[in-house]
Amino acid sequence: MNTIKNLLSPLTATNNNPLQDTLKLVVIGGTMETARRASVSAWNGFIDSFFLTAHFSQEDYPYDWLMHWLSKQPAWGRSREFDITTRSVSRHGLTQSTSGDLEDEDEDEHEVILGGHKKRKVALMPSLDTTHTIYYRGHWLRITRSKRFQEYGSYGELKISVVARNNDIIKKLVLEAKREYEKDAEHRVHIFMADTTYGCWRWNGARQKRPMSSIVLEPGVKDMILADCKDFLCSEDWYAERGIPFRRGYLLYGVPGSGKTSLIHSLAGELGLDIYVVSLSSKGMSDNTLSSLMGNVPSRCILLLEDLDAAFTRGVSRDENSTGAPTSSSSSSTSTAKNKDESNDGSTLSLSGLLNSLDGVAAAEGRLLFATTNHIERLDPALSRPGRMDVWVNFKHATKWQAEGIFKCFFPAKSSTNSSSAISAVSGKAGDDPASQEGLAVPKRKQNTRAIPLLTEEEISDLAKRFADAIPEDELSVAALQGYLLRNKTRPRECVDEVGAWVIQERETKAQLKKEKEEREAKEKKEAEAEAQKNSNALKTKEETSTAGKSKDGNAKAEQPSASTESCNATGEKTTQESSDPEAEINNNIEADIEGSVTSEEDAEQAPKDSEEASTSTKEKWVAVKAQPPDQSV
Ligand SMILES: Nc1ncnc2c1ncn2[C@@H]1O[C@H](COP(=O)(O)OP(=O)(O)OP(=O)(O)O)[C@@H](O)[C@H]1O
Repeated sequence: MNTIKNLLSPLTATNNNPLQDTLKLVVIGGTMETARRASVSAWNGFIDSFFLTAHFSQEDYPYDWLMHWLSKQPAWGRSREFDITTRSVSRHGLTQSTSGDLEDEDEDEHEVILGGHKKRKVALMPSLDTTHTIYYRGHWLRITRSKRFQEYGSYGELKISVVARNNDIIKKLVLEAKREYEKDAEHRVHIFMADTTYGCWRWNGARQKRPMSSIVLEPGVKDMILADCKDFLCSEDWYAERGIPFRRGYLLYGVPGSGKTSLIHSLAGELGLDIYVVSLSSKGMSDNTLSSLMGNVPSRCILLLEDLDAAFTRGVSRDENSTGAPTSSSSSSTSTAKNKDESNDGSTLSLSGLLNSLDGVAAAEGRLLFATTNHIERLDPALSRPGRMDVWVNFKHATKWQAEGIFKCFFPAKSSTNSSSAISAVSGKAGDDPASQEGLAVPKRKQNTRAIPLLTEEEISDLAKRFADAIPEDELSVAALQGYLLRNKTRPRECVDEVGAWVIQERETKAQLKKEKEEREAKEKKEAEAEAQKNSNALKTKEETSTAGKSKDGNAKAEQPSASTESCNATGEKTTQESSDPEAEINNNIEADIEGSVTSEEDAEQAPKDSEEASTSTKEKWVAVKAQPPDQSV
């Protein structure tokens, strides 16, 4: 006691110096605070030494699995500090379903529709940076949700701490969360979009799976593609043994609204794969960006290059290594303006960059590449050769067979109304479910079928036949037929009676649009010519003025630039003509390619690298398919 007194005496002894007293207080206060902090951190360190801590970043899948798992835990929903949200908590699009939802008691849990509008669901979400304790398999888990800020955005993070001897409990938790997530996500396809600014993938939403039966193509085509995809996905060893890159490409080409994109979504659902979408013509796309995107594609997925031809008319710049694919004639006239655009939006993707990204060393293995285009003639042969695009499928306007099929899809017969072939289009609900917007998806939800007459199978068959008879072969797109049927979704009989008039109306509209387009193009051409003439005249006048007053020799020399300007124009015209010639040539090549695999092998012989891949792939047959019955496909 005396010792302590002695120690503190210099501090406690009273003296009359106020400065000394203040100093004493500062020293005492500082010492006590330091001691407090040291003891707290020692205690935390002691406690933490018993805890195992796992971190889960939103950038990776386990975060989603755990958020999904947590959303089902009653304790998570009972949090005393929470945010209220109408947003989905994770990629699977499920909000807290068990304890956290705010629901009216008289509302159906899944079908919340008022006056045709889907009512938003509201969920409770534990606030950021608060810790929650959940009991799991004999352990108390301490869970904290936080946000991490990076230079290119913010990411959610989960921290789970548990007192345990080893990490078995965390492993069990993650596996259980994964199983539950996959079970619930079974009916959805996840879409990821390329973010060209940061060269990474961004989750874009989960779509309801679209059944293959809702895609109406000529018999055999869907089955052929599905079988080919399945065969590829289970042939990894086969490819490895032969040293062939484990990749497969599908080129879906043809008229707009014929089901190319829909088929890909449907296949993704059937195969249980996510879709990674990249638009080559998007702003900021460069060789490096594309390469890093391709390097980050997971091994099992569908990689979708949409509107491949758009890359050639806008985003992809031709380079010296290019095989010389043509630009479209329409694009050639405006190429200067487009080049300007390219430089402005930072799109510096070259063809060699694109090819390298698709099958260079960094390209992902095991992915199914799907490319769609409305203008196959604009594609570079190097891009569409076997090895890059192994299967070609031509999508045409609707045939009578397709018209009959799509009619039956829209109006299921009495006996099958409750079966899985019932169609959401008839439910009359619009909303944020993209599958329902597609018109043909089959959600397992309550259907509002009150207004739709239920017809017998015979009557539906009869109506479908009459409908198909009225549809001209290969003239209207399936999307157009779908639009007409959607407008008549509650009037199957009238829909058939009126289809003839609709076809006439469609023809008239098409003719009108064509006429307007031609007139517009002619006007634009005229204006461009007038502008060119004006520029050329102005240049001539300028040159003549500048040379006026010079010597005869000088005048003679001065005329030369004018002549050379004309020759420039002439060359320009010639160049334009030349650039359209290869297009025709390539058209022919591609046509020949489509006709049979023999031509493709000949092509492959010309390109040594190509032939290596093509010749070794006896199994990897190049199927050139027109969307026709299988007996007509090569
Ligand atoms: N063969 C088809 N079977 C069923 N539905 C189809 C078919 N073709 C088109 N549709 C419908 O038409 C709409 C447009 O189809 P989709 O987007 O798949 O066409 P696309 O060929 O990809 O068009 P684009 O070339 O313009 O991208 C979708 O709502 C789809 O349901």
